[in-house]
Amino acid sequence: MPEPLVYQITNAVSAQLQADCVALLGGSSIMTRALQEAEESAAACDALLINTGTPPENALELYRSAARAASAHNAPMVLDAVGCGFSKYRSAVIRTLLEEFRFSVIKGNEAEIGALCGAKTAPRGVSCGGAVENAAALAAACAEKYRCAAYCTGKYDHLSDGRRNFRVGGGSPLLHATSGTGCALGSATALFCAYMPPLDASHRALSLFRRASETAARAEGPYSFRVKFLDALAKLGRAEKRAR
Ligand SMILES: Nc1ncnc2c1ncn2[C@@H]1O[C@H](COP(=O)(O)OP(=O)(O)OP(=O)(O)O)[C@@H](O)[C@H]1O
Ligand SMILES: Cc1ncsc1CCO
Repeated sequence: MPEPLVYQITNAVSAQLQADCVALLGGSSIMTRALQEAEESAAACDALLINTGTPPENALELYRSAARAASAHNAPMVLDAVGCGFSKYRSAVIRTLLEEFRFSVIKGNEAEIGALCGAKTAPRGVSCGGAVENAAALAAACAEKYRCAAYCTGKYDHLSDGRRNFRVGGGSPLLHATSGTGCALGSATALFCAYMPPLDASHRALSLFRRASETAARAEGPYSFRVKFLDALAKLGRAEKRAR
């Protein structure tokens, strides 16, 4: 199989990390945010990621154009609902997109998945303040509501397809402390969705990230953690591929 091509419409903050992540796990990226290229890029891709971290002014038009072209050839679509609930604009864009398209996977931190499922408290920014009591129920509710695989990251990651529920734990808290790792996880999930079912792809991405963070936890500090984490992820990804 040739390298799967992932079209990542993503944020300006962690785009590099997400491209690195897809490359070291055996895929290739196209990351354009030009509306003029969205349809062609989505028509060419094996999976589409939409990450709403830094939505442009024409976000809805851009996401729609890509989602329409990806859906037309049944490419799996992953929605990373970054910052959902933070602003009216972003929340409305996400809500409309979800009304119009069916995603293979929806992911977010507890605050974001909470906002998607009607929680009353809005997140302050794109990060999640603290543990949510009912994260497992939130992931299941999200999966049921949007008829997809859904996961909620946090102290434990909770994953569901509305029927089967999983919890992933372990790893290092430095993973949460490193900006953009949740976004990289979304990109890895999209890559795996190119060649395995959405629930399996999500579970694989969540487990690989936790395991790689464990290896990297011996780093001297938070920035060398980042480098060690990517090295460990590449190594684990290669080992898993050989074993298949
Ligand atoms: N307490 C924790 N211990 C270990 N790993 C964690 C913990 N909290 C989150 N993670 C892991 O950190 C990664 C990012 O999750 P997080 O919930 O911080 O996402 P996020 O808020 O979307 O991140 P970002 O916005 O920085 O991309 C995931 O792989 C998740 O499994
Ligand atoms: C800080 C930040 N703001 C929008 S996206 C992003 C990266 C982590 O989600």
